[in-house]
Amino acid sequence: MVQIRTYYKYSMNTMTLTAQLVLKSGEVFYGEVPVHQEHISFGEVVFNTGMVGYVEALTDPSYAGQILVFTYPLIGNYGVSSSQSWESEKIHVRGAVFSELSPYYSNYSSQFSLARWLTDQKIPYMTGVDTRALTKCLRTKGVEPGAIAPMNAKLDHFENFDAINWVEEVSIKEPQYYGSGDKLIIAIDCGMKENILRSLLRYPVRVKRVPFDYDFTHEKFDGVFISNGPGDPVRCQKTITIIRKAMALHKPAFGICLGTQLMALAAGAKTYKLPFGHRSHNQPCLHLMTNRCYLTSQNHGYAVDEASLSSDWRVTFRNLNDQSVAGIEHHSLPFFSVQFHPEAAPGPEDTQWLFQKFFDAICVSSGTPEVS
Ligand SMILES: NC(=O)CC[C@H](N)C(=O)O
Repeated sequence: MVQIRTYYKYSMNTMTLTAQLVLKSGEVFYGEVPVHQEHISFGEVVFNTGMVGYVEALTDPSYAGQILVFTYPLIGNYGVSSSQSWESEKIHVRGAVFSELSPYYSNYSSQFSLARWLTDQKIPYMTGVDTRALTKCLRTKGVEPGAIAPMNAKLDHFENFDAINWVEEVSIKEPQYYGSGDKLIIAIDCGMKENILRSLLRYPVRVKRVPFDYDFTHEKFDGVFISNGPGDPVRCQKTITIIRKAMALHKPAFGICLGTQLMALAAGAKTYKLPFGHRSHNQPCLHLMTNRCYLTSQNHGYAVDEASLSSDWRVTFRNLNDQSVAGIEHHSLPFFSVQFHPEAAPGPEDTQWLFQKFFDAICVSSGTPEVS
């Protein structure tokens, strides 16, 4: 029997209308939106320079409230696979902007096109945009509020996205348990990516995933994990207070991305907003202890202010693009954190050893031999 194999799946081009992407500064970029997309969608306009990983990026809760501009000129050519590979249960961006959204998609695991997925999830998107000019503008002026809007829309008011507590919107609502090992990790879910959970569960641990405002400090646990998440870290005062209480117990603590910023704030340091953030999968970070450079996956708009860190802490990683802090560690207590994503998804897996470091710290602190 002759087997016919379909190499490419084709998603019919939807009918489109010309639309505008308006930035608060007054700049306007034109492109096309599907005809059914008639409303205005506001968000903080940010860009990601990754060539792949759009499914993971769109489902990363850290992008809540943002309009995500993909700088790679052709997005969507491997389609979208089942929700098991997503980083959360839904798309979190307020909108997506592309130069070209591929109508063809091909991958053994793809189930539908990116355009269809965005439409099904009611996420506004815009194609045919000069994303190079738009990115140059964001790099010069800094990220800013903006909107995807019909041509006739008049836009005179833009929300201040930094003032919103986005973590409250994306955090889990009730505690949830995973795994069956002896060690118990409390994972503070500020918008945790699923691959962090998958990475923690590779070790013989139980994970209790808790909401951002859940005070676990009176409970028994072996280590605390502080997740990534959206928005300005200073909006998370409740979480910062809980982390401060947890650190007073001297149990191992590990943070990723927002987790780093919250750990630093709990330790009395400050954070600040970067001009246009770091969003890609090839951010070079120097590990200062070994002088080795790692390629890292990043998605953040804020950073820890090095000068505000007390002498109890040291910087462990530095982003070589702008020298900003990419990792911190306490000198004598088992607290450490990285501004990048060692769990990857998307991105290089070169720093996955940090999960082992956390597990080892838990074993040492609870007096059990390390399992490597
Ligand atoms: N990925 C994240 O955890 C992002 C952290 C924070 N919201 C920032 O933009 O800096």
